[in-house]
Amino acid sequence: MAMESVELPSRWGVRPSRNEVVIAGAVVQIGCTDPSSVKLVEQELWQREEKQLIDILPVCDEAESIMVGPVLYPSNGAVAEHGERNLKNQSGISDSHKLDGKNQQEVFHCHNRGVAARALNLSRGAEEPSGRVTYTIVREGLCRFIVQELTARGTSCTARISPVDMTKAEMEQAGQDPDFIALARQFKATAMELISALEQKQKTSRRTKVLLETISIHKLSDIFVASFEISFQEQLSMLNSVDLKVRLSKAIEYIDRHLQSIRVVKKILKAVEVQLSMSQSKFLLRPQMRAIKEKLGDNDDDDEDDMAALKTKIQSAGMPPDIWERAHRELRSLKMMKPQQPGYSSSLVYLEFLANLPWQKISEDHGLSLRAVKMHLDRDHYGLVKAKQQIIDCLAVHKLNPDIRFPVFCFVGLPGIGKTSLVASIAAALGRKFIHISLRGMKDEADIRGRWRAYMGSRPGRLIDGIKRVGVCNPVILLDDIDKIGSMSVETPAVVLLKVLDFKQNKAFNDRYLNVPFDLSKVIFMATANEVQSISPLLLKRMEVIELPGYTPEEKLKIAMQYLIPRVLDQHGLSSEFLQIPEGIVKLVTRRYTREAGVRNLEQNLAALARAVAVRLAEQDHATSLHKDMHQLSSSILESRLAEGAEVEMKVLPIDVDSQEISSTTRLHSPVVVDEDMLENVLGPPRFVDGEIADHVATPGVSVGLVWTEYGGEIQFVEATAMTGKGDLCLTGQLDDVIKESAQIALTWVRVMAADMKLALDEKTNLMESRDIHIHLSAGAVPKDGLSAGVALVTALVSLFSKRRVRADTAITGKMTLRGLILPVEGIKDKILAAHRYGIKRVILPEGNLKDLVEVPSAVLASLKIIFAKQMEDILEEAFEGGCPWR
Ligand SMILES: Nc1ncnc2c1ncn2[C@@H]1O[C@H](COP(=O)(O)OP(=O)(O)OP(=O)(O)O)[C@@H](O)[C@H]1O
Repeated sequence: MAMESVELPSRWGVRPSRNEVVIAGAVVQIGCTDPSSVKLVEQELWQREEKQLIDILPVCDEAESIMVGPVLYPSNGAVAEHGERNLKNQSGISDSHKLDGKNQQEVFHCHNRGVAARALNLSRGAEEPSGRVTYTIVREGLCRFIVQELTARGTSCTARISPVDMTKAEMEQAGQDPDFIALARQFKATAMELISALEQKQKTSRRTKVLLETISIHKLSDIFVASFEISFQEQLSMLNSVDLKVRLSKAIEYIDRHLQSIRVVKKILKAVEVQLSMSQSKFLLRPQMRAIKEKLGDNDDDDEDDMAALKTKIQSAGMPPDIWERAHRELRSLKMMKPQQPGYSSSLVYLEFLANLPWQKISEDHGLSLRAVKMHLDRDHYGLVKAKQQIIDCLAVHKLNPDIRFPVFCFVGLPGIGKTSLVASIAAALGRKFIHISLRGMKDEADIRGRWRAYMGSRPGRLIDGIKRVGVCNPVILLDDIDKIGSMSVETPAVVLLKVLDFKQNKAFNDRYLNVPFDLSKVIFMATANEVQSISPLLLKRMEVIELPGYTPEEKLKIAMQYLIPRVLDQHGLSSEFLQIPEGIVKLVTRRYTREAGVRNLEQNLAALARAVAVRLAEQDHATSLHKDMHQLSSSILESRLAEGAEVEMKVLPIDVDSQEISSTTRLHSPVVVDEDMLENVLGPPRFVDGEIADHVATPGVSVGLVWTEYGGEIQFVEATAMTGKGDLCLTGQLDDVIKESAQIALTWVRVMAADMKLALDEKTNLMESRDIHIHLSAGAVPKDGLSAGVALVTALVSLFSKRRVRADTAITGKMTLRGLILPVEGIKDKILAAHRYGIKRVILPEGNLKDLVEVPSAVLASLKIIFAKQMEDILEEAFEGGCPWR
């Protein structure tokens, strides 16, 4: 917005208003609810595309005012026919009212100055059953004007006006005035103080500081004053302050007063806070007080009250009788103790903990409805058909025979595949509270079982603590990453879990801190793991394993469009009216920025886009410059305006109100549609380049392997090179011993093969023996099946020595024996999904892996050629264009 550039029409419509002064620079939200206002808004604003200029003229009894009237107010809301009356700028008389049966006539005074305002946004409320609608307009005050002549006509007025703000040249001249410079400095200092005072309250103060730096001082004074409440008279006096020095002095005065009031409120709040923390520390100070009182021989009424309260709490906690008795015994000994005695506080804290445990409290169980579970699972997850069916089948068995324990599902799959979210959906369908316990790296049994009260750092275990936190004894507890819990030796968390998941034993779970049995049989346990192989077989026996496959790019696209984007928009307070992420962009994000089996990174990248738009909206300066064709717009509303007496609710929006906030209550801007440029701006340069594989295998000596890692299937480039030396083998790429051995086997096999083909390869064989070989395996994710790199290692070496390039569309996996036999490998499904992800078209697998293909989605299989190999020669035959180079 540039006030200097505002050109006002010489005549236009004004809306007299009794309760509002729009200060230039202020953004004001107004609700229009009465029929005549609504009709005018519909005609002049709602049905037009362009934003309109409207304005406000305060009604007042001031000397500087113009008398207007009589103006008719239809008692039934209809606009009445009537004559016109012309009034020149003159001193007014006091307001008067005349009632004539149906219509109310009024003569009133309008202030002779007003502010031109522009409608930034307009929103229509939901239609009521009576057909009544309401509108909310957000307007921005632009510049001051003075009224030369005012004509009352029906419920509206037309004014002949002229601008009153200082011109640019006048302002520049005023800027040289030393008094003005001093005032401007003082204004900025006061405004800064205000921002600092508000800093703890509002996150947006950074934006306000930026305003202070960038907006010219004459606007700032208006904007700041408009941001807090001042009286109607003070608003009028701001409106009248055309002279910059006067305006700044007034602004300083009002801001300073506002600052004082903030400080007073802060002081009061601080006093309240002190009182609050006093009551918290009462609990801790009480024992000391008791000791002091004892010394002084005072009575102990307060403590007795506290003990009585604790006793009542214990009684009503619903503990089993034997535990109740133990608690009472402990309470009795506590009463006998002196507060300064060792063990007093720990006993008090323990009894409080015992009394607060939900011994019998359960959340209202919705009962097991298979339909509800299915509905929740489908509502929250795309696909996963097999897993969903397995869940329903297991639950159906339990429903038919409730004596069978509730199944402990263990969802197994790669990160971001939806394991946790399936558990959350089941908990929601059952109406149970949900506790998430991560077992990753848990080594100490005390983490699950707690630590004795007698020990330093005594505490309850994670299970009991979680149950106390949710306040019910029948939650769903998710044991996350159960495959990472470590070994099953004596006194490890794994052994404790074994007991927890045993329904004969968990009725009396013994948390060491609690030191009394707690019934966990109402808890529903579920678990997640990345791989079944790492779960202890004993634990595995107690669970129903449900494996989740990785997603294909097509599935990811659907998940993103139908689930992730709506969720991410919602989390950032946006909707499709603000941000649209087309399918093509989602595909690019998947291809260029993520290479995962699940959708976690995809979701994070989409969230980054949403965050960028949210920030952009928040920082956008909504004070945009005036429409060029303002004359035309303003004249179009010359004849019809919002009626005086309208039911108007006015709210001044804060200084740093952003367009997101405006648009959340009003009509929206056109949405941001993410394109490739924006993608790179927000997410940075692509992490994975299209055509990456072709680039890698462009030179001989490189092959593409398929490996299995903690994060799912991955492709792995094997690069081999040779240099003069003694025939040594050098390996790089953070490799473990298994891969090193595979490399040694691969080199031996290649050398033997080359030796067998002496004639054709004489020269190359010599080269091999007199050269050091360096093999590098691309890092990224560390492979968990080192042996399966064997075939890719051989292929890279054959490519190096034959100087033939490996096919860029082919990836290989398989375990090779020293004699070149190919054996089955693990993780075929994930490896094939990885190949599909990278756009590979041919995959060479060991013959023994045929049955693993059942697990691979048929759409993926259809897009790939699967080739089975029995011998290393078969692989070489397929890996090179035109067949094995050494045949
Ligand atoms: N099929 C799906 N449909 C919709 N959203 C999904 C689907 N799969 C995963 N998601 C979403 O992806 C995100 C990551 O899923 P979740 O946290 O459940 O992964 P996880 O398998 O538990 O991963 P980790 O092993 O790392 O804990 C969540 O927001 C989840 O809702």
